[in-house]
Amino acid sequence: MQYSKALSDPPLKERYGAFLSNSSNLQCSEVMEECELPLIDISTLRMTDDEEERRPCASAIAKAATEWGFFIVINHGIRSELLKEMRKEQQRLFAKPFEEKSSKILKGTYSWGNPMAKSLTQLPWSENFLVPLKMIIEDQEWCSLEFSSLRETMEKLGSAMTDLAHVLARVLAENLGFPGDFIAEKCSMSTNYFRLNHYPPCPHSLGTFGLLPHTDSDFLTILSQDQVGGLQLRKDSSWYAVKPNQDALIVNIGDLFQVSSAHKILAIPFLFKAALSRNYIVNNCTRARQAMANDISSIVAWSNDFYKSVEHKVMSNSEADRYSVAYFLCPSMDSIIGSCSEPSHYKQFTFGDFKKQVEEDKRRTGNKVGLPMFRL
Ligand SMILES: C=C1C[C@]23C[C@@]1(O)CC[C@H]2[C@@]12CC[C@H](O)[C@@](C)(C(=O)O1)[C@H]2[C@@H]3C(=O)O
Ligand SMILES: O=C(O)CCC(=O)C(=O)O
Ligand SMILES: [Fe+2]
Repeated sequence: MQYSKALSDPPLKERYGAFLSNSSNLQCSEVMEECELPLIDISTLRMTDDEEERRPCASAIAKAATEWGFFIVINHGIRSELLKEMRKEQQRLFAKPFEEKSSKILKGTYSWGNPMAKSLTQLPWSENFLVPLKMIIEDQEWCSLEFSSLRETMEKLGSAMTDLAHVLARVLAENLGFPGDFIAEKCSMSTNYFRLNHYPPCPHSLGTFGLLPHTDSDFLTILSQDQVGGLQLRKDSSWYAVKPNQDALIVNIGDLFQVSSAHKILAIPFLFKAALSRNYIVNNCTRARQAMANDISSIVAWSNDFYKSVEHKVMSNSEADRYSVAYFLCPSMDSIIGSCSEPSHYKQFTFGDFKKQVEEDKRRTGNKVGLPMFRL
């Protein structure tokens, strides 16, 4: 059954219309420059364990995670039919009446707008389901016959995304000197999440957010988006638009990988630059050892959060509905998040501590503060 958009979209206009009519709330919307994100073909990573063969691709990933915190992967192994099937199921889900979405379907996972918003700058013009994969594979009570195909598709995609996330996490972990299965052991299919996002058109889209600027609270995120566009990321204090590409997947580093890659080491910046430009796999621990071995007296203290958990946002538009699916690689709540070498920039914490802190930040300030709360 087809419902009208008035019945299915959340009542954003009714609830927040006053923000829109107050034009002083509108932020200026500049013409956005598009960025050329690193485009990485990861077929060799999926096909071989041979270190030599894997190295060019592994280096490209480490470089992108360091410089951009974002990259695009192709030949990722997830069938485009499966991504299309997910998009269809997602559209069918969001087309259900608002009342049903907010109280009956995938209970406890639906949210829209921001109950704390006091102005347009705090309002995401969107609705989403944040679904623990555990709920998809273990708890099937929520699933009536009507949603069995949604459940099946999410299970298939969840399993494929978990495999892909583990392939990427292995490279990123090894590059920091961790064992390759270090992250996969903390993050199983049942600790991860999907967020199904829907951005309805916003009548006054000039400068309105679809999703507020944020970093992701996970190790890494894999994003499948449609052709509409609107995603932007921050690099060196400017915002850049990410070109939509339906077949490719966008990967971004989350807060937890930023912490794992935090270190204060003795190294020489020019050595590091040279290593990067020669496309070496950059391994912090190796670099530290190399600096020591060279026994250069002019060693300078150099500190960094190696991989970047980069702020990103979605801008709304006035014409088209936009859909995206984000897969979040998260560990179990008791997993300890620590850095690859000591001394770290961060206190040690569990993912459960982090979640509690984020929830408290949101209650207190209406926004996530996140990692700065854990910095030493
Ligand atoms: C521990 C948590 C934080 C999170 C909600 C959750 O219970 C599990 C997923 C987390 C995540 C990861 C990606 C995004 O940053 C986020 C906003 C989201 O939608 O899911 C966060 C949640 C959060 O920070 O509140
Ligand atoms: O919809 C998008 O393009 C981005 C979604 C996102 O950043 C998220 O769900 O965390
Ligand atoms: Fe995000």
